[in-house]
Amino acid sequence: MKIAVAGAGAFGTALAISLADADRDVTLVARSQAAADTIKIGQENPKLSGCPLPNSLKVCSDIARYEAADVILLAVPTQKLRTFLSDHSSALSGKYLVACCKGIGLKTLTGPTSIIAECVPDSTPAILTGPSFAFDIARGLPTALTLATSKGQDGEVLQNLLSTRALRVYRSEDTIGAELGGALKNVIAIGAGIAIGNGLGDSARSALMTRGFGEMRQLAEVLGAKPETLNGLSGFGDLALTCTSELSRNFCHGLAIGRGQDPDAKKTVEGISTAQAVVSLATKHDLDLPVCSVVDAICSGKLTPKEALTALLSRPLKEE
Ligand SMILES: NC(=O)c1ccc[n+]([C@@H]2O[C@H](COP(=O)([O-])OP(=O)(O)OC[C@H]3O[C@@H](n4cnc5c(N)ncnc54)[C@H](O)[C@@H]3O)[C@@H](O)[C@H]2O)c1
Ligand SMILES: O=P(O)(O)OC[C@H](O)CO
Repeated sequence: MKIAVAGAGAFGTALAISLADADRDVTLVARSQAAADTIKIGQENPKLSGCPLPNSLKVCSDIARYEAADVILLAVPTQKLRTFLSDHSSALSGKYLVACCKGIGLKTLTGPTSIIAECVPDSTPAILTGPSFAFDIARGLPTALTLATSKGQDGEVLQNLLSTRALRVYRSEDTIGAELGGALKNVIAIGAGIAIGNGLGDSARSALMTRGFGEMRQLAEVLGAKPETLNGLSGFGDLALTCTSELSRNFCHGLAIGRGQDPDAKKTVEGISTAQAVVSLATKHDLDLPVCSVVDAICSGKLTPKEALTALLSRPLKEE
């Protein structure tokens, strides 16, 4: 089967390197010829410096590659997914479309697989998610991911295609649970970064992670996820990674805020828009999600970290 990777950023490039190294037929499709040329000339993506491309990996900006592919990995940020799919819907129809992004679309408050089903109705939507830094995948370090798609047979095809010796893909039919775990952990990771940057300590981080995980499960269940999915790689697994590593852009975004510094505005930090979406979903479904709400309030400048801490600590005491 032919694979095309849409979005030549850090994650798309890492997946393309790993799959090409495992002898899959892969083309990395960059957004512009200039971007493709930069990657080809340097034989590496500046967003993944130190990770050379294998010779077998094709790089281009030719969207005809989508038509020629059987499987397209969508490694564009979540808020860009709808436009990307709408712009290329005819080339993408009939294909396996595997979202590799972690977020909730602000227009419809739905996850990537719903956006795919809406924009390209005759495709097979799937989501690839779980604890994984692009650098780890590109270097061939052992990584375990979840591949979720609503039909088991399609899941098996994609699981076999995308697994390599180092990249172990587990299968699930719970697309909602898998994509919500990956999206929501980013919000909590920003909160964890704020706590550490603000000098609140590791115990506070652990409290935020645990209470935040409870909010992730609460929202996911209301939206139709299976609770056990949140306990797996795409939920708990990715929460643990992202809240504890300075390789995470979401964690580092929070770290900068907590330290009173300006976060790097050029980085892809999915948790900011996801926090906005969560607040809208909490209102819609009448849910109390205090950790996610204060993260959104801090990111949008409505609360300082100190005010957020006071708000959280002055909530009424309750049963766990
Ligand atoms: N970087 C990681 O370690 C990592 C790991 C797992 C998942 N992810 C997820 O992958 C997604 C992408 O993250 P990233 O790290 O690759 O970000 P990135 O900022 O490195 O790259 C995003 C890429 O998308 C491209 N893009 C944006 N709009 C496009 C469009 N309309 N058409 C074609 N290309 C377009 C950009 O040009 C850019 O190259 C995010 O949802 C992120 O959560 C990232
Ligand atoms: O750099 P982040 O914060 O987008 O995290 C990357 C991955 O989602 C970790 O699994």
